[in-house]
Amino acid sequence: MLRIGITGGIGSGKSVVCRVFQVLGVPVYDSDARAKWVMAHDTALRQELVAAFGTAVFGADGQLDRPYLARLAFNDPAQLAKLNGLVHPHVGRDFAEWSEGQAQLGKPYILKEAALLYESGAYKQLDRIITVFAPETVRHARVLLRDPHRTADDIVSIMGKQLSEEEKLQRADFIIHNDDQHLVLPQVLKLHQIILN
Ligand SMILES: CC(C)(COP(=O)(O)OP(=O)(O)OC[C@H]1O[C@@H](n2cnc3c(N)ncnc32)[C@H](O)[C@@H]1O)[C@@H](O)C(=O)NCCC(=O)NCCS
Ligand SMILES: Nc1ncnc2c1ncn2[C@@H]1O[C@H](COP(=O)(O)OP(=O)(O)OP(=O)(O)O)[C@@H](O)[C@H]1O
Repeated sequence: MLRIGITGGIGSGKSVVCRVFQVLGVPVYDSDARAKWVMAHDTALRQELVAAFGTAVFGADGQLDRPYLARLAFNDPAQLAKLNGLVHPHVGRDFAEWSEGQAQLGKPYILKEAALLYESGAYKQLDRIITVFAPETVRHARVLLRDPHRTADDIVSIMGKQLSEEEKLQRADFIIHNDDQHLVLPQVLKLHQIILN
């Protein structure tokens, strides 16, 4: 079974592209969602998060206070590095377990969707990488619409915490252009056939 990563900067359209692969029957591991799940449910990680960021990291209801953590992490590189250092190893182990299960089901390939594949070292667990590309202006406009709670400055700040699109394009095995100029469906169908063959 091939393990294929799918990455791209904030707002590039990874989740949209992954939905198309899912319709084709390809299992998709959503790193963002799984990161949130382990942060909420792994007791050891919860304790580590409290030790690193204080009790305010979980609200009175026991849920992760994401706006609080976003303010801390996206405005301070040291705090972001600390958060990444705590969360990413858990996601790596969770993915290894999940993908082993998929291999036993006889799946020809799976996708791991993540904004940070190179930055987190996750690419080392993967056989190929797809980059979903859209120019910064398009991504910025999309995220402003999708996440009304984020300001324009918030989005620029998050973009600054991610590897440049140029580097992601250079390192990619496959590129999907999701820039409002190219149709996505034919690109996904073609890539699906290439991977299966
Ligand atoms: C900081 C947190 C709490 C902010 O939560 P919030 O709901 O505001 O944002 P959300 O998770 O939807 O992220 C928005 C976008 O920011 C980008 N982003 C998320 N985490 C990171 C990060 N560690 N570094 C750079 N960009 C990131 C992604 O493009 C993501 O889609 C959350 O992003 C988080 O827990 N991040 C750490 C886990 C992680 O690295 N996830 C991403 C890939 S595994
Ligand atoms: N081709 C497209 N046409 C119109 N809207 C799109 C297109 N691709 C993505 N979008 C929209 O842009 C927004 C960002 O897309 P998506 O959430 O898939 O990005 P992402 O790469 O997963 O972002 P993040 O890293 O923040 O998770 C969403 O609201 C999505 O519906």
